[in-house]
Amino acid sequence: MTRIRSVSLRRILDSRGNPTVEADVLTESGGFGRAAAPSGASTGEYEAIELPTGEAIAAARQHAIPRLINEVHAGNQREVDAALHGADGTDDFSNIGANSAVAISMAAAKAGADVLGAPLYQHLGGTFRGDNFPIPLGNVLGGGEHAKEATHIQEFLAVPVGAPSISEAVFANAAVHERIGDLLDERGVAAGKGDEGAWAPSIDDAAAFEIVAQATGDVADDVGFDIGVGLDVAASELYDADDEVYRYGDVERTPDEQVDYMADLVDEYDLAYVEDPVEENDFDGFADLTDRVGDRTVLCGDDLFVTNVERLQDGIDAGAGNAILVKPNQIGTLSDAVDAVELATRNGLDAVVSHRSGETEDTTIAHLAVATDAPFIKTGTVGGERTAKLNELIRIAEDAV
Ligand SMILES: C=C(OP(=O)(O)O)C(=O)O
Ligand SMILES: [Mg+2]
Repeated sequence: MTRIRSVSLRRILDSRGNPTVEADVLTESGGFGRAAAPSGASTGEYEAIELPTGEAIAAARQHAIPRLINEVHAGNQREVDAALHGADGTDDFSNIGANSAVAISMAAAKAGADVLGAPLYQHLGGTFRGDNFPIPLGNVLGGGEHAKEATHIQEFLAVPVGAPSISEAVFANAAVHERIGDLLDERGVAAGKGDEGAWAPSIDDAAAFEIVAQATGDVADDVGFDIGVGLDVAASELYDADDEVYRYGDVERTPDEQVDYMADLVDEYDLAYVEDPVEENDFDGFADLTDRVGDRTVLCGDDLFVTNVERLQDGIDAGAGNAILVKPNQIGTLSDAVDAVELATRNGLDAVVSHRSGETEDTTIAHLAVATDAPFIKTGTVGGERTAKLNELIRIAEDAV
């Protein structure tokens, strides 16, 4: 019933106005799935390869689609993803593009769910999933590669740790975003928004901490539950490998000083979450920081692990971090992404399912987070391509009642 009858690929717009790959998968019994690839700006050096959209589509049409049609069942995700790997033949999807691969992988999952008549999270995670929801990490202010002339730290995140429901968590993050807009206004600071919808003012990181701490505190008082502060430092983007220093504008920090700085920030702001506190090759610095503050905050590897089980295993062996960011397009298929979540979970690390800075209306990651029982999801706060996922979580919670 779920045997694949057709796969079509097209070029659509992402949230930055760039082209990306969308896939439609149709099964012989009429099951249908559609999904689109997201795209990063602060990409990790070890990510699977995103090809230019036209090239990715042409290569997938030539090599992957013939291996899928009439050969593979959309309801069998491992079979779909093995066929994609077989068609590509490399370990980084550099032949067909991770963008084509992930769009097809996710569209096939949706087509499989459609045939089964089950929500995607249940098809991927099983019938007992749908009771637990991830805490949404809401990007409320930032800069880095996502906005020019704004903060050096890429993302300041609201972390509604005390929210009694996903809906209250999502609305709390939106309230923090709004409150930051008001606080910037009161200070006479003009601010546009970055790629993920977070405010992107021309202020320094110290002022950003002050504003975000005040906004999360104010909203926590209003809603009656705790809201912490988190960061995605995206430290690889600040690191100058030739000079071996992190550059925050005119301020330079050695790798040791970077670890000290991160540890101090965790204590000063009682940070609930820190992503990529050091650059993507520094497993030792990450491990040192984990020894120092890993008992009181979530230390998450994004560029460090790139959703890759081999890099994650290296991190586990080194004691680097206690969480992994999970971006399906970093590795190319849903099966590989789920493998990363499972390896993390077996070793006591938290999974943080994540969007990219370039997104579409696709909601697969909302289902993936529920399906894998991930403790966190990072998918923005405002903006249609972000609220698509947040609203889907609200709908899943209502369905699951
Ligand atoms: C979402 C992120 O940004 P990008 O998609 O640009 O890698 C991130 O760094 O976590
Ligand atoms: Mg990141």
